[in-house]
Parts: sequence; structure tokens; C-alpha cells
Amino acid sequence: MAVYTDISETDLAAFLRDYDVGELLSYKGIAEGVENSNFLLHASSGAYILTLYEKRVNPDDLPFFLGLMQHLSDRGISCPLPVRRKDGTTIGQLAGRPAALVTFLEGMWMRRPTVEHCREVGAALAAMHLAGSDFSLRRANALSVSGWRPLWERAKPRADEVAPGFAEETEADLAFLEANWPADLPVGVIHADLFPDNVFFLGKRLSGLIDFYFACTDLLAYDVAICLNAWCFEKDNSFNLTKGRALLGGYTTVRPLSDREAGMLPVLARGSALRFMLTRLYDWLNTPEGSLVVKKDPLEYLRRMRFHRQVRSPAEYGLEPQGATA
Ligand SMILES: Nc1ncnc2c1ncn2[C@@H]1O[C@H](COP(=O)(O)OP(=O)(O)OP(=O)(O)O)[C@@H](O)[C@H]1O
Ligand SMILES: N[C@@H](CCO)C(=O)O
Repeated sequence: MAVYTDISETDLAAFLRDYDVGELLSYKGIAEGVENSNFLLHASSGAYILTLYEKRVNPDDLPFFLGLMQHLSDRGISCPLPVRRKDGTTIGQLAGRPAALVTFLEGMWMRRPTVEHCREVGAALAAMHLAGSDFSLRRANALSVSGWRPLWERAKPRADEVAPGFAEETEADLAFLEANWPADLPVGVIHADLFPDNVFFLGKRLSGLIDFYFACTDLLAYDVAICLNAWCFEKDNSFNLTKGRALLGGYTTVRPLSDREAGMLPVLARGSALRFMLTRLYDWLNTPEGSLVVKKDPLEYLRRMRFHRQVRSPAEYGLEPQGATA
């Protein structure tokens, strides 16, 4: 589920009076997603998504997230566009929560992405990186290397409940990543959670990117590594080289990776697998039984970490020679 906060029609109608969207025709909660409460809303001017930001979103970050969607949209990236209120602002209050209205994006996410979908997402990620290059706001990534150990310390005492040896194995990866994480790669706006459920398609064509609520300023190649993890592994946890080649091919056609970025892909991919393993592990151990939220499996990402540990060159992810520069 993702309706943590219920709203009454009266409160919603009052909230909408601050917008020029016309008359409210219908609204309903959206079950998907885990972070915020989302509603699909039809007004006489069109369809919108209403999001009520729940406790994991810091209200101080909202200008970054909403400003970024506006910025990217202005530069031709298909993503939700925040709707301005009559006073020109984009953030309101509803049912005691910060709330925003964004435009509805047509399409659906791919449960079983194909090689073509991987190519499209690679190209769209690169286009987003280029379009974000002149975005003026910055937001540090709380879930990059310096944020992993505090999260790990909270989960570690119970990690072996999930799988024997989990704690020892992760400890070694974390120590390796802390010692080898690059600091000298190109930085910019990254999506940081571009999983299949955050990318919409109409047929084979990508129709838009959603869910910018982990977006931040970090290494661009780290975003590529996140996508390799999220798009190019099969259900049996094997890496699909053809998908890797397509995703990286799609990306580098739009934004070539430097030799240094390419060379660091195994470390970045290992770090990205650790990052999602850690948040999943934390949620696995702390989400109450009987909660309606679907818990994601941390072991999927432990297995990806094992794969990345033995990768020696970016060619093993499918990166073709690009004639890149350092
Ligand atoms: N602009 C949009 N247009 C169409 N549908 C949308 C839009 N924004 C969100 N949705 C729908 O709402 C669902 C949840 O949105 P979103 O992924 O942003 O939620 P979330 O709670 O932040 O979830 P999570 O972080 O777990 O992915 C999406 O799967 C999609 O079905
Ligand atoms: N995409 C994340 C969850 C939401 O951010 C995961 O699969 O662990």
C-alpha cells in the first residue's frame, strides 16, 4: 500500500481551491509505492497525482525535488511537472502533511524489462544527467558511502537472522568500499532510484521517469551503476550481459563515460548493491509483521554484491570501447 494518510473530500476540495485545476471529479488512493501517500485525482482540467509526504521525506528537501522536476521538464525530460498554486508556490499542506500536485504521466512500468527497455532507460538516464547539469540547487546523498556504516550498525546485530554469515560478509564489503570509493568522478544531479517501477513505457518507447524523492547531487556514474543493478539482473540473480550492453550503449550514446568512470564501474556497482541491500535489510528487520507494505528482499542485493566483487573490468558489464577520454 501507499496510503498512510487518508484525506476527506472536504479537505481535498479546500486544498484544491489554492490551484487553478478546475472542479474535482474523482480521487482514489494508489496502492503502489512504499514511501509516500499517493492519490490519482481527476479534475475538470485533467488528471493529476497528489502526493502527501510521509515521515521519511524531509520537508526541507521538497524545494530540491519539485524544483528538479520543473527544471528537467523545462529541458524536455518527460517527468511529472509540479502544478503551481495560485500564489506561484508548489508545496501545500493537507491532512497535516506537506503535499504537492504533479501532472499525471501516461504509461506503465515494465515487470519484465527487455533489452530494448534497457537501452531506452540508459539513454534517458544520460539525457537526465545532461539536463540536470545547470540545476542550481544541491542536495547531499545521505545514502552514499558515508551514510552506509550508520545504517549498517543498526542492522548488523540481527543481520545473521536473515542469512548465516551475512554480517561478516557485509562487513568486508563495507570496509573495501570505504577504502576504495572514488572522489574524483564527474558529479551532478542523479535520480538515485531509477528502478523499473520508476520508469514508464508506452509500448517499447519510454514515456517518462517518476519518483525523484531520492534524487541528489552525487557521482553520475553511480546512477549508471544503480541502473545496472536494477535492470540487468534476471530473477535467478544472474547478470544479463546483453541487457548490460544495451543499457550502457544507450547511456554512452548520449553521454560517454570517461575512462576513469568506466574503470570504477565495478566498485560503484558493488557500492550500489550494498546501498539497496542495507535499506532493504533495515526495512526487513524493522517493518512490523502484518504491515501492508511489501518488504523487498535484501538477499537479492547480497547476491549482486557477490557478483560485483569478482568483476575485473567494465567490459564484463557490456561496456563497449567508446574512444573515451579521462
Ligand atoms: N506522475 C505520475 N503519473 C502517473 N502515475 C504516477 C505518477 N506518480 C506516481 N504515480 C503512480 O503512483 C505509484 C507510486 O508512486 P511513487 O513511486 O512516486 O511512490 P513512492 O511512495 O515514492 O514509492 P517508492 O519510493 O516505493 O517507489 C507509481 O507506481 C505510479 O503508479
Ligand atoms: N527501489 C528500492 C526501493 C524504493 O526506493 C528497492 O528496490 O530497494
